[in-house]
Amino acid sequence: MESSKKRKSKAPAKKAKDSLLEQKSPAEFFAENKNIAGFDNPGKCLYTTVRELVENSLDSTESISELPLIEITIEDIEKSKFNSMIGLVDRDRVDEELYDDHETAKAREKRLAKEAQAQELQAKNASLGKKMKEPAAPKTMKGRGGAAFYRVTCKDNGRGMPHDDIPNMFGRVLSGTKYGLKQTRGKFGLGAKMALIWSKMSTGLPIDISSSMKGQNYTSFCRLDIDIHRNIPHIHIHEKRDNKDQRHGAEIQVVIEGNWTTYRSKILHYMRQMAVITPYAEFLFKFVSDVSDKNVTIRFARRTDVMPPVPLETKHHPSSVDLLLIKRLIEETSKQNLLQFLQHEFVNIGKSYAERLIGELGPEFSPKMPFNDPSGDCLSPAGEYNLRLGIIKELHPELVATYSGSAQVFEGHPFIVEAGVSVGGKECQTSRCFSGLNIFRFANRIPLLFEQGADVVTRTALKRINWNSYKINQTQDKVGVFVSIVSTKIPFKGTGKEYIGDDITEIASAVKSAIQHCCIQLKTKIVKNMQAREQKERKRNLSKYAENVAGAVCGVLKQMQQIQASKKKRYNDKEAEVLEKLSTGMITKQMVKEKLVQHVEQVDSEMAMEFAANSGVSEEPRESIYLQSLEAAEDNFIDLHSPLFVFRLFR
Ligand SMILES: Nc1ncnc2c1ncn2[C@@H]1O[C@H](COP(=O)(O)OP(=O)(O)OP(=O)(O)O)[C@@H](O)[C@H]1O
Repeated sequence: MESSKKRKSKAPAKKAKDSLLEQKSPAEFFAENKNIAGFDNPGKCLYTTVRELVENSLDSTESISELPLIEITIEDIEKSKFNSMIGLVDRDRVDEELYDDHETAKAREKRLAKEAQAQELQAKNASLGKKMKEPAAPKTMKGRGGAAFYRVTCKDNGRGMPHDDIPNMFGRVLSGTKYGLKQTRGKFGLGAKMALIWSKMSTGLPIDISSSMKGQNYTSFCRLDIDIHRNIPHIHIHEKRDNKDQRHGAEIQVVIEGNWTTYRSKILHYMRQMAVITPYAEFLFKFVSDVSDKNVTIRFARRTDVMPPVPLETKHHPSSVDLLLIKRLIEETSKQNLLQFLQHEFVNIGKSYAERLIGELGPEFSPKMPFNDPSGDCLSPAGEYNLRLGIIKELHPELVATYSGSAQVFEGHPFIVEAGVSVGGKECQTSRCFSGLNIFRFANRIPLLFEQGADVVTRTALKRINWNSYKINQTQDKVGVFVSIVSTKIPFKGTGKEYIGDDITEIASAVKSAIQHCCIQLKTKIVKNMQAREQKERKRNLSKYAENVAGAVCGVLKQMQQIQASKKKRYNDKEAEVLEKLSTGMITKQMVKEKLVQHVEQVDSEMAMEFAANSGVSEEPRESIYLQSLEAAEDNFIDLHSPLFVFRLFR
């Protein structure tokens, strides 16, 4: 039998004459099914490439507790420049109409505008939770003439990569450093390779990687593409260069076909949402083209230096074990005996428990033996502080409430749900906040933009929250619903990491409870605001009629004067005094009006005092501030949360 090592480096075996059996390498499989990794059409490929590179950079900077500084540049490569890059002589077409992709300049302009419009509509529908199809691939896909090409560069100040590992990290599908039981954005060992596979498919150009690790006096430079058939890196250059600036981090550059026109708003939306969930990062986003008015430069500034703690690697929970896993753990363990194995490979099994378990192994062994849930200590949620700060900084709502749930478990994996609900703020195209529910989803601190309708967060917000009972009008108010889920295993549907299904009851109910907690906080505030508004309205109405009422009062008095003069009726002393004052000008219409207004003011302030006394406020109006639970104070700081700001006090 061939050794597995030997088999790995060979091309998948050719089928024998009489056999129908075929084999595929993982790279081939994903090249043929690139849509399952989020590479559906050129526009989506551009979006997913940016996403994969940014998320790798964030994972890398956070793994060394470095405040992320990430520069993303998308450079529009004009056609003749692209042709010279791939060594194609730029030649004018002689018979334009011979080409399948022939399109007049006017038709092209019209098509692009239509595609952009459809994109906007799709984004709007998505924000309302309506299910719709992904944008259709542009018509020019059948021919290459209309294709657009971009150089995507992502530079970070992260850990960098060991020199010798780089070719496999980028040139072998299903290889990575994030397979362990640890909360990371990346998981499958696929994303960067998909960008390379797409570049190979659409442009034939290799990927460039520069990387330096802390303390290295050299920079690793690697230019490679991928041998798709054999799933191995095909190295063009792999060398050490001078690290003159002594910087650490990585810079990845890839040239791909894309469609900026149709995916511009998705990419910018992604960056903004990333800034919401990562307010401790600085992102510099640039789109550069020869047409200067198409250029975009956006700096998402860092607003805090406080990063969530580094997620810890954890062990398997006994309830997550299956036969395959236990076999692998037995093969890989360094422990010599069963007692040590149980203690070392799983969470929540101490020595005495392990001994009891072993004692139980036998016909009476019960699989239902209770275990404590795994703790959430290994997770690194964004934190209420960061979530609130991110929402305030990017969306400027009128009210915001946040909540961080405690760790829970599904299939042996711990998870934490955090939520924020905001109300009001400006209608905003870039941050995509419109009237109605605007749903923002994050998983392991990645914004999720696609497949909104099927996601657990959207479904929960639309179907399981009774917004009216919290005095929130779900169709007219501008409501932001932010839900961030972190876990050692995010149950994404598909490798494209686009949504979390609605079928895991533990997650669905944790999401519901987190949103409800936010709504309860908001309701108190909204009710107070409504009462204050009603009172103001009442006062305005009363004051508005003061002029008419004063006129009517004076009219009555004047009639009484006439009756008195004609001696038809005798008035008592008090009434006579008033009529006397009216005739001597001591009472005028203006004076009556002023008295009425004064009275409204007085009643208003008395009511306000009564309201304040009833609601327990004795002085100036106050803002509610929320203090985090005291357990969290172990971290050496205490957060004070208000709808308008967050204070973090360090000891
Ligand atoms: N900017 C970077 N800095 C440091 N290491 C990186 C960087 N980009 C990629 N890597 C390394 O390359 C590996 C492969 O990356 P890739 O994007 O293919 O997969 P992944 O991030 O592990 O998982 P996923 O497919 O879920 O994104 C990563 O696990 C990481 O170790």
